[in-house]
Amino acid sequence: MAVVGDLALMGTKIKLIGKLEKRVFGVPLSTSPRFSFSQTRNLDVSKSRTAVRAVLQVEKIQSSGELKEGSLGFDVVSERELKENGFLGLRKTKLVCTIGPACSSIDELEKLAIAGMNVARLNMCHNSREWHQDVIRKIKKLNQEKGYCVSVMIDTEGNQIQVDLGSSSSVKAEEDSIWYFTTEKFEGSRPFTIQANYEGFSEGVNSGDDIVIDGGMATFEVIEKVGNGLRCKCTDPGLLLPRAKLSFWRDGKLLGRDYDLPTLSTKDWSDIVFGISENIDFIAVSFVKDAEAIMHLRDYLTTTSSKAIKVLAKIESLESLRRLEGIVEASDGIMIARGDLGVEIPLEQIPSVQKDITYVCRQLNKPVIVASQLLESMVEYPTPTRAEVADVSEAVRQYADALMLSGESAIGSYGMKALSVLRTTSTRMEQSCREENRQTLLHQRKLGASLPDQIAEQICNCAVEMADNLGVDAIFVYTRHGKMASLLSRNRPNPPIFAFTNDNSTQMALNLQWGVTPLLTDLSDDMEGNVKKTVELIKAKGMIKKDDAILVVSDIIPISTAQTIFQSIQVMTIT
Ligand SMILES: Nc1ncnc2c1ncn2[C@@H]1O[C@H](COP(=O)(O)OP(=O)(O)O)[C@@H](O)[C@H]1O
Ligand SMILES: C=C(OP(=O)(O)O)C(=O)O
Ligand SMILES: [K+]
Ligand SMILES: [Mg+2]
Repeated sequence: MAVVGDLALMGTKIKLIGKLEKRVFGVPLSTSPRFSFSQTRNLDVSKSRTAVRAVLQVEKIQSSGELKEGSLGFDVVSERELKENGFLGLRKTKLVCTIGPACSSIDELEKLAIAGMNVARLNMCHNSREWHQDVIRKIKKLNQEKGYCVSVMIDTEGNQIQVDLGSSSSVKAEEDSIWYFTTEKFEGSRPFTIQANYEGFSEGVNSGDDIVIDGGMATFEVIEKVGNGLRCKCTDPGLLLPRAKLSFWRDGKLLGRDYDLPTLSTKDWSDIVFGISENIDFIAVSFVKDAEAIMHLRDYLTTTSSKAIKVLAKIESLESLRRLEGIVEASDGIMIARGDLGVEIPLEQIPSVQKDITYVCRQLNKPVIVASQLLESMVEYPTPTRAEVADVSEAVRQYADALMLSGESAIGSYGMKALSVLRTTSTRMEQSCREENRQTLLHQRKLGASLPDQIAEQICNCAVEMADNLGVDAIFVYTRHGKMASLLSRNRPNPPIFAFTNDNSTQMALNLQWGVTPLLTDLSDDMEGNVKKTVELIKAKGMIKKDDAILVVSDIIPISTAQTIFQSIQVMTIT
């Protein structure tokens, strides 16, 4: 089954020169939307993984302008940034924008791409399937026709206990008023009655417990259980908004309860199937409780030939914090979803939890996104608060891979400005971190030799130490699946990392990785040839000049099994 996943050359037409079995290791090739087989000649291909791979890779042909002969696959934004700011001026922190009605036209999307959006996020909680499809297609069109490189992420709605307010836009609860929380379904609204969306919501709840709405918008004390429902008194007056979340507290502590609700609902699965059919790059899973849910989704992606899609776990519940390491290990990356996390843990704990999660992610080599309320005031105002700028800077200082806008870009009036604040603030803080590192070069925090592939890990640790000590201008890495590029990024080097890959899905996935500029290009088994060719191409574009120093890391696993795996570090000075 791994074969089809390995061949995920998204958007690239593949010419078959062999007579292939209809099914490769049980997976019907025709189910993969990514491949179009243009020609079949009679050459017998064995069913072995290597042979199938070889045949498909040899005859890769150009399509949709993505992989032109002798092209470097530079996206227009990185190319411009590099020309304007030089190697060290390339921004390292990646930027994710939530797309909503305020930025869904092709012009607005293009403006965001120009302003540095690396990943577009679609929150499946909102809007229709058609709307999401339209946005995804616009982004793909911009990438293909105008040379941008914006990845697409869908973010699942997730299962959680929340209220259904029917047609009401909000409900006000006064102090000491008596309310009834029920799972009974009814049309319209009834006075002092709140519908909860999950039958078992009151299981394990006792009288005297508190129901907290949206992390403190209002609080109710449970008076008694009535059937499946709860009769409650409002003890802290406030407002209930549509889809407000319920959490239960006893003696000042959250009742961390493993509900029977599956992490992925029926709607989530249907959104995932939709995302696969639209060739999205990332699935962010909401309200992850444990590693099993992530592993289950990854198994599903493998069996549907969609292994190239990366699965991100959103850390936004107490359960996910308790099982953090297992979840990080099981996923391809993490989103620190501070919005809902702030409902489950006291707000003052968020900064230290954020620091801990980013540290675990770096150790385990998984990209991490810091999300929610980074520039919340900019939903309404054209300038951020000083505190918001400090929050963004702190996330950059913690070496988060990416920062995310939510309402600021989705519904805000100043989305473009918010993105530009993220860009300038991160570039400034990155510079300051570099200066700091230079002074304390010898005392940099060491990363452990802890990952399964110790050779690759050690090569990348040493390569970055060399690159920083020598002060090289750039690091070049040649990578098929992106592993070496991510291991280099994990060390947060001063120079930028240019990751040359011949796999479109690897390129799109690396868009989330700190300090990596992913470039789609032809790669052959001849490493010297690859290096020579890419250097010449970059030189021809006027991006490197005489005496620039480049550190080259390569990890090309040859197609033919007869050859040995070739991993090396070289330093070259441009002549
Ligand atoms: N696709 C969309 N269509 C309409 N509104 C959206 C969309 N995506 C996001 N929004 C709006 O932007 C706000 C912020 O987005 P986000 O943080 O992703 O969602 P939420 O606040 O529901 O967790 C949402 O509350 C919603 O009002
Ligand atoms: C990013 C988050 O998730 P969502 O916007 O889907 O609630 C969050 O809770 O911070
Ligand atoms: K969501
Ligand atoms: Mg959330």
